[in-house]
Amino acid sequence: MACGTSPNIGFYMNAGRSSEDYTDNTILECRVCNEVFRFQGDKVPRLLVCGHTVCHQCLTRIPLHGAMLNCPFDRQPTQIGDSGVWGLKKNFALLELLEKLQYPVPGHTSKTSFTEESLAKERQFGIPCDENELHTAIVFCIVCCTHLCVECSEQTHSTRTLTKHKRVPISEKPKENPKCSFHPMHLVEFACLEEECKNSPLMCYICKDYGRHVKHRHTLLETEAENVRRSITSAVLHIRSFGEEVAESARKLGQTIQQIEGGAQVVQSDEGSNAVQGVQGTAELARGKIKAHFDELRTTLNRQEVIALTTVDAHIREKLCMLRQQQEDMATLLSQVSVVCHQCEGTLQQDDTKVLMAKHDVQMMLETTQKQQQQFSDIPDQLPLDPNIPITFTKDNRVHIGPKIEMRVVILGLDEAGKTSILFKLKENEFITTIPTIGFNVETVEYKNVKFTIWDVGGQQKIRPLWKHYFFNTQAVIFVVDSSNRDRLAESCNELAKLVQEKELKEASLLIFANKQDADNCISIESITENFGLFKLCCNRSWHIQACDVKSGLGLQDGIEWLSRQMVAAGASEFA
Ligand SMILES: Nc1nc2c(ncn2[C@@H]2O[C@H](COP(=O)(O)OP(=O)(O)OP(=O)(O)O)[C@@H](O)[C@H]2O)c(=O)[nH]1
Ligand SMILES: [Mg+2]
Repeated sequence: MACGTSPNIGFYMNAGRSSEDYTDNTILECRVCNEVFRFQGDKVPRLLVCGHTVCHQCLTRIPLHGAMLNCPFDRQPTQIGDSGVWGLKKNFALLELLEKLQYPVPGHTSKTSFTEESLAKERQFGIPCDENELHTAIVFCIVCCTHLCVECSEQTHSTRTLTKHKRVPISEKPKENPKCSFHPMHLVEFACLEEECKNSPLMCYICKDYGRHVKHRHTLLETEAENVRRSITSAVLHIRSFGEEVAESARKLGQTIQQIEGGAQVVQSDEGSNAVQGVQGTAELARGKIKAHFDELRTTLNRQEVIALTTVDAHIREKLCMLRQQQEDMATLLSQVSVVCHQCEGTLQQDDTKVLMAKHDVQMMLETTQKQQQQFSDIPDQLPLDPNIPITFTKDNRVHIGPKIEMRVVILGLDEAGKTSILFKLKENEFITTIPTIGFNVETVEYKNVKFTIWDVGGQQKIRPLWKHYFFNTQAVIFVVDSSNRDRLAESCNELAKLVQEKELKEASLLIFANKQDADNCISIESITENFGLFKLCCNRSWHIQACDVKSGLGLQDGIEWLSRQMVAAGASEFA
């Protein structure tokens, strides 16, 4: 581009931009490579002895003739010292012109103003001033490429031209590419993109054009660095959001720990003010529940113990009372016998006439005594001489004395479900003709060692409110469902749902008879189980559903067997 073109160069401070940044708007270019001169680095303009100016990079590519470098325009030689192209002077006039075109603000001064704080910050880099090594550099002149302290910066750049040199704080000094480790005379300018070179991608132009990266895909170092920066920035963003997630989880964990532990917590009142309040943690709540549960168990156990003792005491009282009564009877009998003996002996002592006269009375007495003797000889089999008091416990901690375990059962269900039919089938093994029950029927049914007292209560809607009067002391509920009547399933389920919530039936076992299984198209126990949601409805209680039909008696014994097993606690089953 020719020198006279209209100056319209964008403001820039970073000497490391790629050539794409300098379009038609730029004016000062190296005439060898047609790239714009820069304030420093490989595009800095350097003067040859003949007066021509070539960029640093192009000069490094011109082959040397001994210590001489020939000008690419007029072939005039320029002596190159030990420091090579680096030793050639920069074309400051050109650089100033370049700067002028780039910072055309009237009255602009490059004087950098610092606060005490920012001065201290720049001094931290500890770079000595290039003018006086006893001073610490604060600024970097990007035209002269020198590090300067404030005083030296003012002194060395006091002329009208130099004062316009752009000087930036040390912290903003443009980075200069390092030297190539294979060709130390040259700067690293490119990055190799081949996979095999990923561990050492840096290269100078010699590596790129003639050396180990010949024909490798490559890009400008700055471009690749920018790509890497972008990917790192996006990774950092990702990691930050990951970090936030971790922090959020940690916060929630902390919150959960606090909720478990409880203790003093800041709580906002209705008026909006904060107050410290002792909050009960879930650990404490759980402990409280356990304590309450065991307190309740202890209370129940104590109550059951009292009832059991009362039962046993009543039994003992009754037994002792009967034994004492019999003991008294024996004493009376004994005294009667001794009276008879005494009278007979007395009669024997008397004269013949008196003996004859007493004969009738004596015979009467002896007959009575013989009768008593006969009665007495029958007694030993009936005498309650067994001192043992056989005790059995059922699962509900009721005490049972003797070989039979007694169980109170109530049969409930909708009207016409077959409750009465079931009761009489169990009792008499007969399928009787029934009439709707108004009130109740009660029967005892024995099965193995269990004696069931079964209360059958009418199921018509208007008398269902009376069911509750049969709950007290009930150890099991038999709920009868008419499996042949699909239309009343929901009503039946509804009644069962109410029953399982009854407090008095909390501990009662639940046997569901799916009755009338002999009917066509009857509902299976699986369907009833699902339909009623029995697993949910009856959780925490012992329950069982049994298919049955009263006509054949199918399933009834199985149901009663299940019921008896529910009652019998470990140890009591030996009576079975
Ligand atoms: N096919 C068939 N019919 C039965 C069965 N069980 C009972 N029934 C009949 O069902 C009807 C009602 O039987 P009940 O035993 O009186 O019914 P319930 O549940 O006692 O009725 P309420 O006393 O009104 O609550 C009667 O006609 C019985 O013969 C069975 O298993 N199969
Ligand atoms: Mg009935």
